[in-house]
Amino acid sequence: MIVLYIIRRPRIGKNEPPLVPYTIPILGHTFNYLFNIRKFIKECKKQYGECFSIYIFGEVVTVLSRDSLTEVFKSPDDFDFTSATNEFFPLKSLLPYNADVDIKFHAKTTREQISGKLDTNIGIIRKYLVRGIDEWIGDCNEPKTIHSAWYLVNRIIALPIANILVGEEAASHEDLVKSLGDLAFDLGPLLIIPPILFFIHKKLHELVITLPLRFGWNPVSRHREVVVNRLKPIVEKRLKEKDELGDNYKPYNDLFEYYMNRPDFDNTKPNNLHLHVDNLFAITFAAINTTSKAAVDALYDLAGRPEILDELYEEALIIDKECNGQVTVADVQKMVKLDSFVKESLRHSGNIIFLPHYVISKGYTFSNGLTIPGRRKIILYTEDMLKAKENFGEDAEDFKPFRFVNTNSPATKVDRSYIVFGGGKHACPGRFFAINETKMFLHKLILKYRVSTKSGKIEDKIYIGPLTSPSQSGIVFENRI
Ligand code: HEM
Repeated sequence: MIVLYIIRRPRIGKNEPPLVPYTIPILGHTFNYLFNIRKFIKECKKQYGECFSIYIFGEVVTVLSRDSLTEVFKSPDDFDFTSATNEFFPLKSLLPYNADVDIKFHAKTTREQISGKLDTNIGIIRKYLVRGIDEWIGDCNEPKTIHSAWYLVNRIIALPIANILVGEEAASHEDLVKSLGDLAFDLGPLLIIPPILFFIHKKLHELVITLPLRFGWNPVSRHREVVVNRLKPIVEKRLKEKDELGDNYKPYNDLFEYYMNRPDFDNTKPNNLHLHVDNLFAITFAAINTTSKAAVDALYDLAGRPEILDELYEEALIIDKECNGQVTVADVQKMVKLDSFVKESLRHSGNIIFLPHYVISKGYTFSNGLTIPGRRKIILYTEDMLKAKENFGEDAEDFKPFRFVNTNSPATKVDRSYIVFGGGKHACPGRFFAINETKMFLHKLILKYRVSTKSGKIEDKIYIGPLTSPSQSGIVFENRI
């Protein structure tokens, strides 16, 4: 303990943000971080200002609010998100076949092949959301209560995404869709293991959580097996068609076809299919759980506020009549009240501090004059920005569903204050897809059901350290007459 105390003792340089004092050596602020984060961080900011450092899991982490937070997004050469997340979540060990693939590849693919093809794919999104809702929520002539709705919403949201990623033929296999949908849920436990071993050495945490992987246990393996087995015959069929039809071959409109047309696709090489399936998993991981969380949070927000349901229903009815149920991207854009509601729901996602980054340059000096050294971990006080009165008005703390109507500020628009999709060069390229799917899901749901919470109250989210998970209480679905 003494050796640990000496080697892990925080050293704060000149002109750095202040280190919040703590009483228990080694442990520092870890307890507050895990169990009392909202109050703790709020008080730290009040006392120590915009930027301050806390001591958690054996390291100094600098917390940035408002203006300094914005500088992180503007300086991608100084701050890196991927290396900070890999520390908790060793995606490279979980997806070993594409370990060399850069995040830039997935960002470009998302931008061009997923968000960029919304107009073409909106019909698929519509068709499979309706199918998922009919199949898994179904007829609610008698009120039906669903608890822990995230899992169910995740299944529904995964269905159109699977169809867009691998095409309708492959996605007709239930086990494949289930594997893509379950992937992030199965990896979730790895994410919430507190990095206790960071107290000794950072690498030790990674070593221990990847130990089972070294002995052959990998939560991704069984999903990979399902997806490879389902895709293999489809790849062979497409290659045969290409061979036979030559220039007359009509490419399929899914992401896997895009992978198949890349120079690194070579079905004769061992494990080449595995590489592309791992690429698919990386996109799946970024796309499905995030979108389903946005959708289920919005669903709980809606169910707890019956007064807004009728207003959204009126809007949905008008648009539905205009397009006869065949909603296009232009129709989704017309859902301005729903857009504002989804944006407000995302603003209230409740994460307190989020998006850790490492300083990857030699050091960084903020415009307020404070300096942080290279290799320092920073974390963004996102709640502070998303609830700032300067940006959202005196009632910034309140949930006002139609706050953004007539403000020319759609849910997809990333700006200085609305940072749920990050910001700058690395702002989420999948946000156009995610918002369109979430809105389409809620639109179809509002037309079909009355929803309410079983308790009749607005349900609180569950906190896991500084991050939230959707409520697990019951939601009641009832057919509209
Ligand atoms: C509501 C749903 C979503 C939320 C809240 C969300 C949030 C985020 C955030 C906060 C980042 C980090 C941004 C930064 O570093 O500044 C990010 C990055 C990313 N997201 Fe999303 N995301 C969502 C949906 C999606 C979807 C549907 C896809 C793919 C289809 C996707 C693909 C990506 C990719 C590839 C990156 C990395 C971008 C880069 O590093 O350049 N996301 N997302």
